[in-house]
This record gives sequence, C-alpha cells and structure tokens, in this order.
Amino acid sequence: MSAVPPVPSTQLDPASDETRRPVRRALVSVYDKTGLVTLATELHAAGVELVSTGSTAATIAAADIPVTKVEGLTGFPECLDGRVKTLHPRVHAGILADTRRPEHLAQLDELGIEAFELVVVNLYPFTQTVASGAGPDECVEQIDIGGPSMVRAAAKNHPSVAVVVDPARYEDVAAAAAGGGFTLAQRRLLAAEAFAHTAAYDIAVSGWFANAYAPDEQALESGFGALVGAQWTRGEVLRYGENPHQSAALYLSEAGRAGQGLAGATQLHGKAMSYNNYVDADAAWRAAHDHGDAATVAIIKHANPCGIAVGADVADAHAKAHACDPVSAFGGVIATNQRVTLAAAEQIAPVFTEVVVAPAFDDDALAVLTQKKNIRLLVVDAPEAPIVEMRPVSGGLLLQHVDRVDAAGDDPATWTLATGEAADDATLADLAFAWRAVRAVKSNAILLADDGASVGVGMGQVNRVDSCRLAVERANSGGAERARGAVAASDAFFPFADGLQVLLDAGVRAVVQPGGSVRDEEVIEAARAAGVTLYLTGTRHFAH
Ligand SMILES: NC(=O)c1ncn([C@@H]2O[C@H](COP(=O)(O)O)[C@@H](O)[C@H]2O)c1NC=O
Repeated sequence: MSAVPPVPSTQLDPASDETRRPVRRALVSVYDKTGLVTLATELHAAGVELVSTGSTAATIAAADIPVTKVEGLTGFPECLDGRVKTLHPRVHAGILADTRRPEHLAQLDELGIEAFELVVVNLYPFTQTVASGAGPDECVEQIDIGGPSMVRAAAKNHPSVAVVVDPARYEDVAAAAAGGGFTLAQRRLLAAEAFAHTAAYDIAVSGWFANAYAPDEQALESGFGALVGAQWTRGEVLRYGENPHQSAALYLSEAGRAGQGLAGATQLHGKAMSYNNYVDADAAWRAAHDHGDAATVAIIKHANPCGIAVGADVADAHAKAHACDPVSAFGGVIATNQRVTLAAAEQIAPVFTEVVVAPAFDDDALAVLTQKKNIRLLVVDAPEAPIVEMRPVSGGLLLQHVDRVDAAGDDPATWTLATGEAADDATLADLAFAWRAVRAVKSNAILLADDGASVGVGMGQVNRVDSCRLAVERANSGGAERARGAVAASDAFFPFADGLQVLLDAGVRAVVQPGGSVRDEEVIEAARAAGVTLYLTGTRHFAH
C-alpha cells in the first residue's frame, strides 16, 4: 500500500455552514427520469454546470437546459450498447479528487480535469427486470456497472462530493445548490444512503445468481441458495426491548418499506408500539388469517392464543374468542381478518387491550375505540405469505419454509379415521377449526374447541401431558365444564396414551392429531376404549 499524505484537518463541526461545498458542477446519470427536468432546471438556475449520459442529457436538452454530454468530456463515444459510458478516468478523477488535498488539485490541473461537487445517479432496474420474468440475458444486461462505480466513488469522496441516488432527495439537492451546497454532515448522510443503495443492489444481484441463475447442486436439490442477503432499514427505535433494560428497534424489510406486513402497518391511534406489542401482534395477525374467509378473531398474550374463534361476523367471533379465557384476554392483542365494526368495537372497548390489528375499521368503530387513550389500532392488509422464515442462532441463521395452513393433511378429506365413528359434519367442522387454530399455539399445543371457538388451550409445556391438563383446566375453569363434549387438536403426536387419556377423562368427543408415534396403537386403543373418534392427519404443525 502506498503512503497517502495526511488530509488537512479542518477542526470544524461537520454540521457547520463553513463545511458547505458550493455546487459548481454536477454529473447526472439517471435511469428513472422522474423529477429530472425540475432538478435540472433548478440546478441550472443555481448556476450549476450539468454533465450527463445519453438519454439523461437528451431529456435535459429537450427542456432547453444547457448540458454537456459525457462524451464531450471524455472524448470517447458511449459504446457497447451503453456498457461503457462513464467508465473513464476523466469522469472518475473528477469524482474522486479529494479537493482538500493540494496535490489532488494540482494533478487535476495538470490533467485538465474539472472536479464534480455533485453526483446524481439512479441505477438500471435489475430487481424489476427479474420480477418481470425476463430471460437471463436481459437480467444480466440490466446489471448496472458504471452507475454503482460512480455512486461508490462519490460516496467515498464525500468530503468533496455530494451523492444522490433517490429522486425523493431532489428537492434537498435544489435547495442545497441554491444555498451554498451541502454541509459535511449532510454529505456523510448522503454517502451512507448511497452505500446502502449499492449494497442493496449487489444483494439483489448476488441473490439472483445464487438462487436462480447459477445455483449450485445443493441449491437445485433443496431450493436454498448458497447465499442469503437482505437489507433491513430502521423503521423506528422502540422505547425498550422485551424488558426495560434492553434497547430495541424495528427494522423494515423491502415489504415493510412498501407498507406491507405488520412492520409496514399504518397505526391509526394509540401510543407507540412496543417490542412485545410487535411480537404479539405478529402472532395474532397470523392466527387471524388461518381460517380463510370466515370472520376470525385471535386474542394473543405472550405470543400464545388465549382465544381464537370464527363467527357469523367479527363481533360474534370476538365474543367467542374472548369467552375462551377472559382472565388472560386482559392486556391482550386482538387481530381479525375483517373490518372492525361498531358492534365489535363496543365489545372490545371495555376490556383492557394493548393492540387491535385489522385490515380496516368502520368509522363508528374507530370513534368508540379512539376514546381509549392507550389502545393501539393498526391497519394491516392480509398477509403476503412469506415463503421462508429466518431465526438467528449463535453464529448462524436458520431458514425454513413457512408452515402453511394448506399443508397436506390440513384438509379433513385426507385424514385417516383411526378409531370411533366418522364425525358428523358439525363435529368435523369443529375438528377442522381446532386443527387450524392449534397452529397458533406454541410448545406442545393442545386446543379444545366447540362451535368454532377455542374453549381451552394448553401450551408452553415441556411435555404434552401437562399441556392436556392445562387445556382441560382452562376449559373447566370456574366450574364451566367446557371440556365435556368439546373436540381436541394436538399439534404433534401423542408419544404415550397418558396425554390423550387426560382429554378422554375430561369428556372430549373427538380428537385430531398427526399420528406417527411408535406407540400409536397404544394411543388409538385408549380412544377406542373411551369410544371417542380419533383422526390422524399425517402432518404436524409444531411451533416452538
Ligand atoms: N456503463 C456505464 O459507463 C454507465 N454509466 C452510467 N450508467 C447508467 O446509465 C443510466 C443512465 O443512462 P442514460 O442517461 O442513457 O439513460 C444510469 O442508470 C447509470 O447508472 C452506465 N450503465 C451501465 O453500466
């Protein structure tokens, strides 16, 4: 590495006006021409000389704004179908010269090169081209080379150059050009945005290579490419994490940035969402969308349901879900897959509720709920089901395909009747509901249901028999005796007959479970002895 002479230090506060660098010359090369003419007009009015590539220059010139073509600067024609336009020392030396260094200025002078103080670039639409289903050659052609080179160069040289990669910034650019240029602090922020932009671009390109264009053998077999890249951007800093001594923030994926998913939700009312609110709201929102078009309400506490129900409408579903465990519903998070109506809002309002998540709220429902100062109201569209989900482990990341509700085995028509009489339509509908609802329950999930509503949920245990006891205890709390005559779903097989026996003793009328234990016969025999219908799904929905 050659020794680089030290840069003269200024000792100035980066935000100070004295660090502004007046914009005299700008290089503008944009694929997306949105706002270009307005920007060029304002830069020209501020006395900025414009240098541009092919169709950017043509667009500016067509608006009667003076512009120099890059070719005029380099003395070299754009060639190879635009693969080489700005890749020239006259361009890059003009961007990379550190004008704080007298020797850089002297070299520019010697070479007859003028420095740029502003670079405005946006890149070829690689992601959009891939998404359009274009063939590989077209996708490869849409990998921008010259653009990222200029962006990275300008970002590196932010002490001398401001770089802009997003048309949303053009107003700031025009204001800065007219007002003496960007401060050093602003140029640093712009450079950070620029590096994030090229990083996201390279993640998209490298991901496409690893997963679609040049997958290795394992990727072909498994669908998991050799590389996973993603970029999350900070959405909001949260008051604290799971506990007050933990700091936390919400970061957004591309979907979240586009306003999708829980992270991209619109909050209509209430205090800022907390870390735990997000965790519970995500679980609630998923659970509320597991029952197709039926009006569904899920009430979640600590990522587990204290009630899930389908009903004639949202109010009906909410009343049924709430009745499952009114004690635990206090301070819960409610999600529904339908508009919240006045009737539902009037039921929800008297119960202390942290968050309500819904695709929409009727105005009169909103009027009722917004009287509660602290309740958070979120509008979230139906989930765009992610294909894979990630979970960090120390030193790595686990990826798995999402456990979808339409897995083989979720359709009662595919179930095997292991013992007992075939269920009548109503019982089968309850079993199907319980089987879908139990997916939302974590760690040895047992869910008792009746008439499209959970009536007792056992979860979070390290053995299944304890979950069975818990589900029965909850169903029968306060002398309710709701376990008798209910149906039961178990997310995974009963390893022994003991757990099932707890349910049988409590009087459940039908049970659905995956089956597949080495002791299945023992388990089936217990159901047979009790005269209870037992279905096997062949699929499990375990959730940790
Ligand atoms: N190859 C190059 O030298 C080069 N220099 C700039 N570009 C890109 O060309 C686009 C602008 O071209 P035009 O002004 O012709 O529309 C921009 O998206 C810019 O990122 C280039 N194109 C691709 O690499």
